[in-house]
Amino acid sequence: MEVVIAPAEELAVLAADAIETLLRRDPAAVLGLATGSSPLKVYDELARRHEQEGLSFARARGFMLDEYVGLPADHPQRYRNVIETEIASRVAWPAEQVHGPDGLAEDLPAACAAYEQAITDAGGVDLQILGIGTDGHIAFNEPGSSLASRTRIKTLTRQTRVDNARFFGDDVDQVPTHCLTQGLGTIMAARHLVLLATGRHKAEAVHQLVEGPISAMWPGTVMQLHPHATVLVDDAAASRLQLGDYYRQTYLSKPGWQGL
Ligand SMILES: N[C@@H]1[C@@H](O)[C@H](O)[C@@H](COP(=O)(O)O)O[C@@H]1O
Repeated sequence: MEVVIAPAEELAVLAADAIETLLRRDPAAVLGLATGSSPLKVYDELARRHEQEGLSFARARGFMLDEYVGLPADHPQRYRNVIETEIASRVAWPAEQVHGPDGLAEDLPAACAAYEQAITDAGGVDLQILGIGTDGHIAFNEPGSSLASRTRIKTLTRQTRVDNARFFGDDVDQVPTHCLTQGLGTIMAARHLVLLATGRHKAEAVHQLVEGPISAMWPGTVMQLHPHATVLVDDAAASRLQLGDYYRQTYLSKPGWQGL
């Protein structure tokens, strides 16, 4: 696991560099897309590169991590719409190449199975962008999630609903109670995991993720088992890392050509 501690703007550039390198090598690469505030600066940077430097998403494929159950198709907080607004529409990404679990399906388990199949049929995810919840969840895999789980329906914790109430007019009752989410096993099958976290409120989750024992109680810790996982954090999110100085030193002495 590589840990990079840097200002948020620099982290966004690093993540965008990794995505750009991938897309230049394989224009039809498969990207895993996260919602939440953590990846927004990365999406801004990708939109800038699309506009100013011709970075193309015309052949790229995208798979979202998760989706709320039951939000109306036109709800602005439906993750499919968030991804459309924050990244897809800004880089002229053809809508039929961006996929998400169907939180409005009548048969939700069948929709989850179909989603897993679609990821497999696409050849798997090349690079998965991730954020982390204050309770350590990745995607919507709440504490207690099976470390081998696949896409399925989950119940959101009270903490996650409180955290996400800011997107619903600060009214926690408006936040859906259920979601569909890629499982931890699904996420672990991606070839490169790139997690972003900023702010002191993420410090404990980041400490557990990087340095804690692997446990379903901190679902992100499963990433310690991934052969290519990158954790991009700012000073505040890194403030509880026991080996912070070592990660800083390691990154400073890393050759520039190496990339993430
Ligand atoms: N389902 C999303 C996650 O994919 C996200 O990583 C996390 C952190 O969100 P934020 O980046 O806004 O802190 O919580 C949300 O509930």
